[in-house]
Amino acid sequence: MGSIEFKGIYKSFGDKHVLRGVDLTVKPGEVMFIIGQSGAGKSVLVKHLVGLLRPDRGRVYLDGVDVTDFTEKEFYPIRKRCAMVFQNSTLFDSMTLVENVMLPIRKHRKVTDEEAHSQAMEQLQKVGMQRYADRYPADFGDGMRKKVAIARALTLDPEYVIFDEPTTGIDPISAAMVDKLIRHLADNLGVTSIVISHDLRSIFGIADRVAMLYKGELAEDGTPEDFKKSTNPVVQQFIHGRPEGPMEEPN
Ligand SMILES: Nc1ncnc2c1ncn2[C@@H]1O[C@H](COP(=O)(O)OP(=O)(O)OP(=O)(O)O)[C@@H](O)[C@H]1O
Repeated sequence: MGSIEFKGIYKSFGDKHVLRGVDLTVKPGEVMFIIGQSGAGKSVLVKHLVGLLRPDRGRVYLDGVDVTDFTEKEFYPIRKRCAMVFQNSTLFDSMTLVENVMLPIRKHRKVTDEEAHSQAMEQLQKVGMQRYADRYPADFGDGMRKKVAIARALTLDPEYVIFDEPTTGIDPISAAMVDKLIRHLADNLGVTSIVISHDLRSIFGIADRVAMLYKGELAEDGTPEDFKKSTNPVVQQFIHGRPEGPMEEPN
């Protein structure tokens, strides 16, 4: 239960070859970080999981099932099992925080409003936002809004969660809280996660494994310890944040 497998994924947009044969397996309950420069294709890769993008070549397996050629309709249940928290996951400004979190519950679960409210409050509590339930998104900064977007993504008890830069642009305490939540989902609920991140503190704090994308391929795939010890100059440049090295400025 809960594995993810990308096999030989190629994806181009016009003459831009973003992915050139990516093989990556994520085991059930694992927290896999995907790192790489801006524009390396991290978001493009994970969008293949839920059919938001289709590969030019290669296969995608979820829980051992080949979903590559699934129709849009066949992807609906997959999207319930696999939640995505995008970089700019937006909340509805006209709704309170708890109303935002209630949305997927109302849509997918046949429960009373009272029950939906109580389930949404439980999710808000997980991210430490329950006391602000009746306030509006505009009252908060990016960090707190991100936590609510995460709470909303978790409402349907997904087996997989994809986090796209969950700690970018948020304060260190909120970031640590998000990290703790990701680890909690894996360790206590068996959730399989992919986390796209540039945040070295998160990577070395909570990752089980790390995969680095470079020039459309995996430059390295291993534990955080493997990354520290890696002699690959691209890996070393990234984890030490050095301006000089084989990686150029992203275009
Ligand atoms: N739908 C699309 N149409 C055309 N080009 C796209 C599309 N989606 C992504 N790209 C291009 O693919 C490349 C990889 O984008 P992607 O968003 O995966 O980068 P990333 O590694 O997630 O970077 P970042 O860290 O900046 O989020 C970029 O050059 C982007 O412009």
